[in-house]
Amino acid sequence: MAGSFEQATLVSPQPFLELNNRGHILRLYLQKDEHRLGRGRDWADLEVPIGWEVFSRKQAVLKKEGEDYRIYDGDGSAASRNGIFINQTRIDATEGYLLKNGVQLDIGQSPHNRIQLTYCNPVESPVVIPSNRRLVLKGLKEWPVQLGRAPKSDRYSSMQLDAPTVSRLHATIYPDGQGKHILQDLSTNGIFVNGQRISKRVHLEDESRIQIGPFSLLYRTDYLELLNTGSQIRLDVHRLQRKVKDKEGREKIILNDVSLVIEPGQLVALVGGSGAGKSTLMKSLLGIEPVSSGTVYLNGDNLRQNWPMYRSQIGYVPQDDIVHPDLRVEEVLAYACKLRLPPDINVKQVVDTTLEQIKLTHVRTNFIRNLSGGQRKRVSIGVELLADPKLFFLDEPTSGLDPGLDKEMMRLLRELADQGRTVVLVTHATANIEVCDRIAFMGRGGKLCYYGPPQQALGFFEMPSEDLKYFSDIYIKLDQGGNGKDVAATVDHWSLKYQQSPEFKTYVKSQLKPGKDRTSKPDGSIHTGISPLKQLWLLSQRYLQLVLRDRASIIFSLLSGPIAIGLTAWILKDETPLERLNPPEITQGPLALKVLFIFSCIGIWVGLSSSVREIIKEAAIYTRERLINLGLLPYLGSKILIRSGLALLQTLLIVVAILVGFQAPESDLLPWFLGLGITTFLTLLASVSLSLMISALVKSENEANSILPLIMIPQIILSGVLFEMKGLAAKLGWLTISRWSIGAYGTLINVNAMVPKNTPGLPSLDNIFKTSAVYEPSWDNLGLNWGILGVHTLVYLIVALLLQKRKDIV
Ligand SMILES: Nc1ncnc2c1ncn2[C@@H]1O[C@H](COP(=O)(O)OP(=O)(O)OP(=O)(O)O)[C@@H](O)[C@H]1O
Repeated sequence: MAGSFEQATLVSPQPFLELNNRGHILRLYLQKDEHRLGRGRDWADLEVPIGWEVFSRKQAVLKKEGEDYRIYDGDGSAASRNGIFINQTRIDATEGYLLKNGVQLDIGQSPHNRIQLTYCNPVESPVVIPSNRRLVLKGLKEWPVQLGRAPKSDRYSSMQLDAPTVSRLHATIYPDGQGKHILQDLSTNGIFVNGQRISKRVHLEDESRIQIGPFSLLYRTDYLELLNTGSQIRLDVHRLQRKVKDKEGREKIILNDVSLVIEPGQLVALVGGSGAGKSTLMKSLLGIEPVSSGTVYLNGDNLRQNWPMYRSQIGYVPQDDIVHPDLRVEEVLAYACKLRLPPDINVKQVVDTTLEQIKLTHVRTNFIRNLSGGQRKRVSIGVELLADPKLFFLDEPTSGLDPGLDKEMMRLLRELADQGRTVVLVTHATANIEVCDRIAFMGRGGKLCYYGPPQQALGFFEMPSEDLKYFSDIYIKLDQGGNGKDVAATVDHWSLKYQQSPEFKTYVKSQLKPGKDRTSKPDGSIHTGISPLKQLWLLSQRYLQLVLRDRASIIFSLLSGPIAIGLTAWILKDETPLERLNPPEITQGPLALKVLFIFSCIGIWVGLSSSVREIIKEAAIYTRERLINLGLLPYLGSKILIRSGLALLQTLLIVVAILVGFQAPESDLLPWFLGLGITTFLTLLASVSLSLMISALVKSENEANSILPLIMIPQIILSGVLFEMKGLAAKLGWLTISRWSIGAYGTLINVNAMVPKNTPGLPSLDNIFKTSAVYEPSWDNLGLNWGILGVHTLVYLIVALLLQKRKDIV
């Protein structure tokens, strides 16, 4: 059908070019070592039909290189009239461009008059290519136009945009009645029009650029055209500089004027000594590290300015694992799939495919904690591969791996690049560096000392031979000098040499293309990805699974309360501390308060200790998921939801233990068990929230553990039970959970009624124990204590939310 995106899986074992001239398809097979493509019958052996005027007589030369072909514009020395473009970047007549399976090029640049050229090499893997890129809107009978991963295939007015991040029916286009059209967003991951995320629907202006997942489309009033399938990502990096302040407040340059070009399908390693700025460079390329000056352009778009548009297309595996150790391999992938991809995706199918890609099908049901370091890293890579990103960053993926695993990992990355992805990694392990297409050698102070193929680096650094066994000697060469100054001079020497070298000219200067900067700021406020409620549901499910699998912790957190209560009850087995005596005895009130104090402390300790690691322990996972689409409210909500459920269970056990261990007192306001339950639950909840806040504040799990006593001590001292709180101390006491918890318990059992009256003629008992407004047995007072426990909870959660928000890096 002329207007729909039919798909064809190619079976011929021979490489070929498929030319698409507005729906007219021509397939040209490549058999010889060299071919010439053009209109000129005397010159070309691959001829195009008469009338395909976009083609020059001598349009291109193709020369076999390994299993593939390199394409040169024109006749290989003089460029053609209309040029050959990849992602709007012109291919050079002398340097050429190495074609990889599935690469799409354009002959000519005019949107009205250009021909698409797709290179297919079925030996590498079958590729699915759309047979038509243009859908004519003028005179269209069948409305609306459907765009998506799987729109109704029997319609003329549909376009299939097949990528995991695209919803089945992602968007529709319908006429506005005034000759133009309206685009309606029906998707999970959203649509960008001219770089702006749209909310629900938008009136399309002529020449609007629509971005759906990796696909770029051009809207003209008369037609809709697929410009780019996003399968080829190129980075043009212009003079990046990053300045920071050191500990003494002095300015320090950690990235110094770095320019480079990374082409589609390249595997690029960032190497260099420790502290040379590799990670800083990688994070800047990825768009998550601010730079002081310079720009990264992704396919010609300013990456940082367009981050919301590109973030779902970039895979990033940080140094720390981004997988939960207590989940099984397939569970990790399934949750990541549900959290990142549209809900209409076939989760099982995507997980199966990904497992095959990372070669871990045989361990799919294993727990992550039982995998080897290399396998764990593969799962992290798998999590990122689910969305099929075409640009992939990995921070030290081989760290901690033995030489065999290092080799396997590098091979896997090579495969990913060979499938058309652009892969950038930071690495210290250079034993298998030859699999990379380019290396960026960084010297101290963030200076680029070399960028080019790994082999040529040896010649550039004047090594005895081009044998890669000398590669690690480059590190020594770059670190020469007795002190910091001398090393800086050495690095300056090589960096300067590089700027003047033929390698710089070939691999950077001649390749570097300018990009487009935006004047308007993109609106990052519109939510992308699955709805916050769905996120809450999935995150809660995952968190519950993790909590339940941590058996020892859950058993301790459930039993420690009842055990402490049992012990207290046993010590006081001959007493009835909670029951009001008539007449009251002098020792009873203080004893009752001690017992209530223990109840409070139990609640606070159990709440604090069970949750204080919960956020910090998954910091790496949180940071990665947040970069994609994780909402703060669903994230914190899932923690508080599951922890509230647990607190309810803990409350139940504590209440039962108290009812068994202590004679129930009379309660004037509401039944003892009920008041006891509500107070205990609110105490636990406030403590859980406080510990989540601490967990969001600290930098490591150890810090979280160490800080616990510091939080507990004021709860004990300022509770008002050990000492009478006056003036500032009383005010500080308001900031503790214990003050309000004991206030509520004391109100329930009416501690004031346990104070014996002063007997005239005998010494006053006020020094020993006297009534207090804190325990006034009224609904108002009980409500106040409970209310303030609620306020504590709320404040801690809000602060936790703000602390998490502060961690946002983009
Ligand atoms: N935000 C920052 N503020 C101050 N200094 C920083 C900051 N980020 C990085 N640095 C410093 O910049 C230098 C480069 O850091 P970077 O982590 O990029 O190096 P690296 O080459 O990746 O090192 P390694 O191989 O040890 O991981 C280091 O000296 C580091 O301490």
